Amino acid sequence: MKAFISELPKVELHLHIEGTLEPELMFELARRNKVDIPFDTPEAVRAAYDFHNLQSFLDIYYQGANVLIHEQDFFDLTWAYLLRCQQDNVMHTEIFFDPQTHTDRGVHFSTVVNGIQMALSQAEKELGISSQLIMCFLRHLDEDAAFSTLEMALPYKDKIVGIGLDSSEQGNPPEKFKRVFERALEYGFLTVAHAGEEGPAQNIYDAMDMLKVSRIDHGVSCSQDATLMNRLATSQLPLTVCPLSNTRLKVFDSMEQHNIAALLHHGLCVTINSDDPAYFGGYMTDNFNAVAEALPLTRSELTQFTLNAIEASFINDDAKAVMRERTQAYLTANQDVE
Ligand code: HPA
Ligand SMILES: [Zn+2]
Repeated sequence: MKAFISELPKVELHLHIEGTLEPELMFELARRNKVDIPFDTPEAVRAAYDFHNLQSFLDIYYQGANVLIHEQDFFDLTWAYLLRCQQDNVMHTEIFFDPQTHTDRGVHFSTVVNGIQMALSQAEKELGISSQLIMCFLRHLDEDAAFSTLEMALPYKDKIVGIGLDSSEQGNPPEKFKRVFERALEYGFLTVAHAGEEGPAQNIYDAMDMLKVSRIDHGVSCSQDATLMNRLATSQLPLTVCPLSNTRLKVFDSMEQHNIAALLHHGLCVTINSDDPAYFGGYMTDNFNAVAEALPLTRSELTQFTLNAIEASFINDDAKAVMRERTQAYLTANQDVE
């Protein structure tokens, strides 16, 4: 199965670019930018990644982002991720970035977007990997901060396809951002939101009904509510599930207990994604492998995760058709052997 997964075409829809900062690059940028970090070696950084929930991860994750200062840093970060995409046969990726993590430290919005965007353009030309950019609001910050971040994005509207919502779900429900998402929709942005990661199924309903999302990020708590499961199956509103993230942050005790196979079997449009691969120990192929090792899924079912992600992506129908054909041809050539 490993060889099949390695070559399987993939589409990533839930990836925080700040979460691709590998300890080695963190060290190099800390040295280059003369930023102090409280670790002596990349191995010591990795040893500190012992998370027990979302918040314990976020505290370390925001600290790590302090080494990102110049446009070149954002370019280097994004380019390193895109090279991993190439290795993992990722055809298309939709990338989150958290401007507030940077603008609150005095880094200009344009520095962040331009650095990331230069790497995305280069990847399209040199690696044949297409991409989109989604700007997230940090939900632990207030509504006013989200409104001013939205205004900052307007000059870059041609580079940003959608608006998302991340950071601490508990205590920061979708309702807090209802008005700013309304404004974003008026401006013509698509919307997505993290919901039902650590929070209840109600947050998924509220993300759909109040924030008018086109996809739910995570969404695994939907299985607490049979009515919601049926609504998601009927509407085919996609869930961007992140298996290794969920086990590292103890949303599930083990991969064997993950509900991703159950969601797929119930007919939901579920996808596999890496979230913050440098922190959770795996990129796209690693996530597929972890799922396939723990749960009884066939080659066609694993391929369905890619087909779902193609439908759930924010690209045009022609590009979707090309990716669908490539993926189906791969499955046909490498069908399940009984
Ligand atoms: O999994 C996540 N959840 C919420 N916020 C995040 N920011 C990066 N990763 C995550
Ligand atoms: Zn996430």
